[in-house]
Amino acid sequence: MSMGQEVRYRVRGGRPLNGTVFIQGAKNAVLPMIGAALLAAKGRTVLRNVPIIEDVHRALELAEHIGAKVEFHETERTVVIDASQLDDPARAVLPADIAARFRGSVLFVPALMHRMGQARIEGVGGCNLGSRKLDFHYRGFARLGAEVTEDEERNHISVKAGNLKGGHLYLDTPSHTGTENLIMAAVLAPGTTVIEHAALEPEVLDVIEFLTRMGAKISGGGTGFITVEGVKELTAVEHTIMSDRIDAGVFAMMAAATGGEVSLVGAHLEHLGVARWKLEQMGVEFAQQGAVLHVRRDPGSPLRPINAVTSPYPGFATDLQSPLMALATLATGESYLHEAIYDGRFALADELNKMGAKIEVDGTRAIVHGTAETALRGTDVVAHDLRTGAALVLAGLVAEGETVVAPGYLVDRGHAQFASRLAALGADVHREVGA
Ligand SMILES: CC(=O)N[C@H]1[C@@H](OP(=O)(O)OP(=O)(O)OC[C@H]2O[C@@H](n3ccc(=O)[nH]c3=O)[C@H](O)[C@@H]2O)O[C@H](CO)[C@@H](O)[C@@H]1O
Ligand SMILES: C=C(OP(=O)(O)O)C(=O)O
Repeated sequence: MSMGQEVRYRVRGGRPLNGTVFIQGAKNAVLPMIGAALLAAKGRTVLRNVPIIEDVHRALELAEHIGAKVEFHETERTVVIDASQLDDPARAVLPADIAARFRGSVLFVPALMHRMGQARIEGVGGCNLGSRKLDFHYRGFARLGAEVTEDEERNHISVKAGNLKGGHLYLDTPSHTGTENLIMAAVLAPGTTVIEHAALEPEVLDVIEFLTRMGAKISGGGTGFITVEGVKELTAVEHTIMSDRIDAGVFAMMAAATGGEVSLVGAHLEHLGVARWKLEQMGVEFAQQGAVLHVRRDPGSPLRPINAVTSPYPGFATDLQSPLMALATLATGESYLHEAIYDGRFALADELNKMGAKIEVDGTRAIVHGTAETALRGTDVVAHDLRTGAALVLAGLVAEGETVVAPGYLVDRGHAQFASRLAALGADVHREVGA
């Protein structure tokens, strides 16, 4: 897609989702893995089950920009990365026009430090979710010996690696990308690094598995207390990316919203953490059979309201809070949602209210007054961020008439072939490109 074209999702409501859908590879695992692949000075990395999403395109553009050779075999969902030529420090720049479009760009900094001795980041973007700092990342790099300078006015950050060496690190809160970035900074730094209060997300464990296969020495993944012994070099390897638990959660909630029955290929119930129990309390039925997760909701029994507070894994994922809010508008009764990670995620409430929902927001808390399913009406709504976009498509699936969700780019940042996968389940959803 060219940058200037407007993408919209046009949804006509009223059809239950039924059938089988392929759950994509995890966005939040593939982005750090592209960053990790750049740590290998020899050979070619092969990543499989790569989701065809805009953030992956941006990450690969960024990898090429700094000097890697990249092939994306989309039909095979396979990326091949040759990072043997990352030796020109003049290219150690993450330019604003790419980096500002996805926050995952910060995951390139360790590779730039190790391979080129320096990094300049000219503006890191990501979903518009209110204040999102990167201080844990930069403070950690500094504790490993890097020199970090910030030009706040221009939104530039410069990092000089110097002689990185192991150190004792901690995170104020268990930051997902912060943990991945500090691990990647430590794997090639001589000596021992300890990271306290590390994130426990399944994607972080998948990244640790990938780095370990590359030759890194990492222990304590999943315990919140990670130890890294620096090694001299890492080797290019092959890895299959885990499935995307947020993509799975969204399809599960869409099946629930429409009173349908869907098989999610590749999805794993244990990756959903607390979200699984919350959805079960609402009346969603799950059954895991091997690598397929079956989801259904009896159309004869209405959804029950729910209370949820977002927190790091295994708590209720903030990325699933938006679709949960949309789902809660269909429950009979009052739901309470507390967004404890981001202060900008409730822009969705106004959009759902445009569709006839009754949601009251007070700071980081929201009360959703659930109404009968037919109460939502289709209209033009704004996707303020990726998950708001997905949540509005969910609302559109049960709304009367037509819902148009834009900008679709934000949905395309994180969900692959969204419209065609929904259409294959019987939904009336079209992705339109044009003015
Ligand atoms: C590419 C990727 O994996 N993105 C995910 C990752 O984002 P990301 O890794 O950016 O999220 P974090 O876990 O770092 O953020 C959690 C909270 O900590 C704050 N914070 C974070 C870092 C820091 O240096 N200083 C600081 O104050 C943030 O502003 C936020 O309020 O985890 C989020 C929380 O599960 C998900 O919503 C994102 O989908
Ligand atoms: C917040 C998200 O992503 P990112 O961290 O890439 O902005 C998300 O996936 O909902």
